Amino acid sequence: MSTESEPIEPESSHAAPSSTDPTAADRYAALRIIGWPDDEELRLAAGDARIARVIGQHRSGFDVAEFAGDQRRVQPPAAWTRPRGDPTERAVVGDWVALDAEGKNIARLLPRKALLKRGAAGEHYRQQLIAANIDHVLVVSGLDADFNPRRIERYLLIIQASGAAPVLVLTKADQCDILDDVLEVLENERLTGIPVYPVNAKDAASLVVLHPYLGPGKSAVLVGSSGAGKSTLTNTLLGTQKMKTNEVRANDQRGRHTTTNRVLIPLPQGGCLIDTPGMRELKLSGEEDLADGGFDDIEALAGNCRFSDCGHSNEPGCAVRAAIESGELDDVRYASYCKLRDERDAAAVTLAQRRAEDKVLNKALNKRLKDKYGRR
Ligand SMILES: Nc1nc2c(ncn2[C@@H]2O[C@H](COP(=O)(O)OP(=O)(O)OP(=O)(O)O)[C@@H](O)[C@H]2O)c(=O)[nH]1
Ligand SMILES: [Zn+2]
Repeated sequence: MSTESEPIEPESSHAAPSSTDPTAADRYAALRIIGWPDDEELRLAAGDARIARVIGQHRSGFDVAEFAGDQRRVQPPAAWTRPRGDPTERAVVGDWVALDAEGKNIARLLPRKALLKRGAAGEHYRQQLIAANIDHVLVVSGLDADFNPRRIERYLLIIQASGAAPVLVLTKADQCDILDDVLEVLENERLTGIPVYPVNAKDAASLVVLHPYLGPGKSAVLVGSSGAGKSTLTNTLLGTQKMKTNEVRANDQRGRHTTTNRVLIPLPQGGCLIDTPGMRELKLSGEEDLADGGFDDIEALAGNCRFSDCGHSNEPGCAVRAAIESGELDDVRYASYCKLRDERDAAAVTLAQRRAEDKVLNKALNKRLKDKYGRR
């Protein structure tokens, strides 16, 4: 998979470090603009190395930036080019890497804090790594006909497995007269603990509530269906018309899919934004934990069933059925749980198969290398 990326816009107030002899302080100040966090562990791991952030992946190498506006193509370590190597050991957009002194090759991947991934769309199952080192994932959902709690639930489940914190941004609040009802629905979804912000994505004042998530050293990513308002939100935060937006077609309220690039965007708020293509074909990766993903009550109920392998259909002593009958558990929510669980389990099986396959192939490759070159 390869994505084209746009160069980062330089910010006039922050000069790029001098290419002749940037001091360490200059270099860190420049990295700060593109999201370098306050993280002692990361700083120690980087040591004296020349650091850059990955902003794009291509067949012919990785694009990295050392400061806002920078974009250079560099080559990965040989180990990353093995076709069946573990993709999580290779850099992905958002990763910090150490470069060699000339800045031509990636020497190593620096430790990452969060990794957002999903089951990849397409014929052959593969996990798709979306972005690394994300502090917050802004789940953007329009308060229009597109509003769908099930989709939000699914996003939250995927985010929960990533290590990043979800923030729910409900756009088009200015056009919504059933906001209270929506918030009540969300309350019943047990999204408690996840911040929810109804906003007008076109109005900068309305987005001030998001600034705490977008400050210096913070990286955020926007996810949401096409037409949800991601580009509008980005433009308003930037205070410019940087991203193209298309008018929503009146009949289905969806904008045409206009976001095609995955871009790292420094924000005036001090942090930076990674804009991913609309995640339309969202599949679970198989590693999600449904209890952590907001279904802890159902998982707890299932733990009270008489049989540990209860299928919650006609078994005697089933705590889940009892809760549905007593009205304690909403059956629609339970159905949604079952659907996500089955999807997660199916993805987990495929993921395990895929990993076993990789192992066999790597073994075969190692044997071939050993036969040819002797002990390695
Ligand atoms: N009134 C109002 N309109 C909005 C709001 N957010 C987005 N829109 C409109 O909704 C349409 C789609 O918004 P976009 O920002 O293009 O949506 P997107 O999520 O970037 O879509 P893709 O690029 O296809 O992923 C545009 O016409 C926006 O002007 C909002 O909060 N209020
Ligand atoms: Zn049961």
